[in-house]
Amino acid sequence: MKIRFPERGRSGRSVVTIKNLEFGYEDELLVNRANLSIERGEKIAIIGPNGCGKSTLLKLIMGLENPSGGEVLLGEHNVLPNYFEQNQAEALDLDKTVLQTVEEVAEDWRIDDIKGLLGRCNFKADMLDRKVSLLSGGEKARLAFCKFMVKPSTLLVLDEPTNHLDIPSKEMLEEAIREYSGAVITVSHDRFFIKQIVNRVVEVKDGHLQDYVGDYNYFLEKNLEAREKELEREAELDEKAPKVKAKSKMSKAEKEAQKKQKRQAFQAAKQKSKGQKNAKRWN
Ligand SMILES: Nc1ncnc2c1ncn2[C@@H]1O[C@H](COP(=O)(O)OP(=O)(O)OP(=O)(O)O)[C@@H](O)[C@H]1O
Repeated sequence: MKIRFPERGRSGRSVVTIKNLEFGYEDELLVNRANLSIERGEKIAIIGPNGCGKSTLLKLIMGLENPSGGEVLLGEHNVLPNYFEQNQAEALDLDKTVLQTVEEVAEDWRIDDIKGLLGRCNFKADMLDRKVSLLSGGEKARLAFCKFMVKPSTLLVLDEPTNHLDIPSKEMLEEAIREYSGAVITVSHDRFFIKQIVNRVVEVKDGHLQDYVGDYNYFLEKNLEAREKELEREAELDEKAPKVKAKSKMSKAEKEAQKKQKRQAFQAAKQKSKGQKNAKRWN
């Protein structure tokens, strides 16, 4: 069974326009005269360090925070956002059952398809009539995700959607996003997920939005600092679990960057040992 995000027609070409946007909490300026235009069909990852304002940017796009300067405009034609918040699970109605929770938002879905979706997210048949109040934290998160999957839209706004998902559900989400013809804006720390789905990367840096019109590998090619961080992260992963990432799964750019880093490390070590030898000679 293929799971798709239900699309409600097609939006106009212009989906989101951010103009000279300014916003901050208390005296911390998070967004500083930022500009960005998002069009139908674009799949964008918003990335940047913890606390730089990625979730806040999504809230501004959704109109849940008011800019202190500039504006965020949704396109005029049929822009219907479907927003997946980080704390979505907390907003579930505890008195409803698992099946009722999804059924009430799934306008065009057959009941068997809803059950199929819930099954794919690990809700076995005997759980469908269970009250939400009895679910574990992880189950609530997966249920919130199913509720999100069935809602019709032309724009998906996702904040860390892969948290709490197992690998089959993540793959289902990736496939559904690839097939979606509307626009997608996602914040995610899951590099693998981002690599699978995005065709544009926007980096939040010192309140500005740096635009990379290409996929995640393009972003790494263009951004030396990010590439170095990525290599450090990979080295850490390799140390913890040496076989987590097979070399064959690396992109050409990643392999080249890794080779370059090894060369540099080798040269640095050589210089250091030369320096030590010289120091010995002088002493
Ligand atoms: N309602 C609020 N009131 C005051 N400060 C807030 C509020 N919401 C967020 N912040 C602060 O604003 C900053 C940006 O938060 P935000 O959640 O947008 O960052 P983020 O880039 O999404 O972070 P992460 O990657 O850790 O999820 C943080 O320092 C956060 O503590």
